[in-house]
Amino acid sequence: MDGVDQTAPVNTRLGRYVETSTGGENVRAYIPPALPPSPPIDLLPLLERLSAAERALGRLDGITVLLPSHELFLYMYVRKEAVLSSQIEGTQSTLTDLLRFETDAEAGQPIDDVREVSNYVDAMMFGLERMKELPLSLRLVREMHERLLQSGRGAAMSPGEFRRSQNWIGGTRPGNALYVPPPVHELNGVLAALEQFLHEETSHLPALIKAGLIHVQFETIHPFLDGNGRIGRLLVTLYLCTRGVLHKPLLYLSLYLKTYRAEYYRLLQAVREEGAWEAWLQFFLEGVEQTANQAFDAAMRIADLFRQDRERVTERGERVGSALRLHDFLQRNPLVTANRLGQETGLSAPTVNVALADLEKLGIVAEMTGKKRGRVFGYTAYLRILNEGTTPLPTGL
Ligand SMILES: Nc1ncnc2c1ncn2[C@@H]1O[C@H](COP(=O)(O)OP(=O)(O)OP(=O)(O)O)[C@@H](O)[C@H]1O
Repeated sequence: MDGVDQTAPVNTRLGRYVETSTGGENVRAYIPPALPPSPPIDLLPLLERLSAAERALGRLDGITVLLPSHELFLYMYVRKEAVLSSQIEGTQSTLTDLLRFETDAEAGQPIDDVREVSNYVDAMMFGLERMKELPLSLRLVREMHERLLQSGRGAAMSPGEFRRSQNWIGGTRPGNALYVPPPVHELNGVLAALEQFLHEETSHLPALIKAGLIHVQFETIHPFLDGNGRIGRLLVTLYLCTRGVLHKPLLYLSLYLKTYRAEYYRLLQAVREEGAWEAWLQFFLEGVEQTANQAFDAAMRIADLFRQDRERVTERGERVGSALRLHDFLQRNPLVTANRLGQETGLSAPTVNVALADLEKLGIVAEMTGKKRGRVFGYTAYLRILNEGTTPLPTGL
C-alpha cells in the first residue's frame, strides 16, 4: 500500500486494498480478513455488557413458555420489524399500512412502499421455515434475498444473486465513495470464509459476540446490489436461533440501528479502518439488551391488555359469546374489515355488527376509515403498543 509507514506495527485486523476500475474510475476496493479477528477480541471489557445482554435475551426467550399467545406476538413482531427495517431503507409505510394491505383494505402510502414491506415479511417467514431443512448458509441467504426483492423497486436489483458488478457506499460516484466493498472476483473467497465462520466451533467465542462479528462482516462484503442492510439485520436473529440462544426469532435490532444510525455507520467504518471491533461490540450488545428488554416489556403489556379486555367483555354480561369471538380474532388480526370478520368467525353480518358496536362502546375497537362501505376496524390499544417506535422519520434523516 502507498504511504504506509514501514516502521509502524502492522494492524493484522485490517484487510487489504486492491485497485479496481468501475464507472470509468479507478478506486481502491477493500478485502476484509476472514473472521475471527486476530489479535482476538478482548472480551474482558465486554463481559459486563455481554452478560446483561445474555440475561435480557434469556428473559425474552422465556416468554415463549410464559405467554400462551407468543405465536401471535411473534406474528405481529415480524411485521413490526419489516416496517422498521424497510423504513431504514427509506419507505414511509407504517404498520397500519401493512396490515391494511394484508386485509385488502386500501393503504395510506404508495403501493410500492407497502409491497416492499410485505416482501420483507415474506422473506423473513420463508427464512424461518427454510431453516428447518437447510443450515444457515449462503444458499439460504440468497433464497431470502430473492423473496425480499421479488417485486417492486427491488426487482431490477438481481434478486437472489450475488452481485456481478462493483458497488460502493456513500458518495455520488465510486471516486468519492465512503467505502468500496470487495471486487467481484474476490466475492466467492470472502463469502465462503464467512459461511465457514457461521459453523465453526473452534474459536469458542460466545454466540452473541459471533452474531455481532457476522453482521459487520456481511455489511463489509456487501454481496448484493441492494438489500444488504435488511438481510444483514435478519442474519443476526437467524444466527442466534441456529445457535439455540433463541428458540423463536424474537430479537430484531432495526429500531435500535435506526435510532442510532449515524453511530452505527461510524462504528462499521471504524472496524474497517482501525480494526475497532470492541467498540462495535459494545454498541451491538447494548442494542441487544435494550431491544430484548423492550420486546419483553411489550409482550407483557400485550398479554395484560388481552386479559383485561377479555374481562371487560365478559363483565358486560350481554352477547358475550360473539364479542369474545371477535376479540379473539382481533388478537391475531388487529386490523380487519367487517366482511372478513363475518367470513372468519362464521357469525352472521348482523351479529358481527352488533358485536362490533359493543366492542366500540367499550373502547376496544374503532372504525378506521370513516366511510360507510369497506369499513376497517382496529384493535386500537394493541395497535398502539405494536406501533411504538414505527412512526417514519421525516425524509432526509
Ligand atoms: N460505511 C459503511 N460500511 C459498511 N457498511 C455500511 C456502511 N454504511 C452503511 N452500511 C451498511 O449498508 C447497509 C445498506 O445497504 P443496502 O442499501 O444494500 O441495504 P438495504 O437493506 O437496501 O438498506 P438499509 O439497510 O438502509 O435498509 C446499511 O444498513 C449498513 O448495514
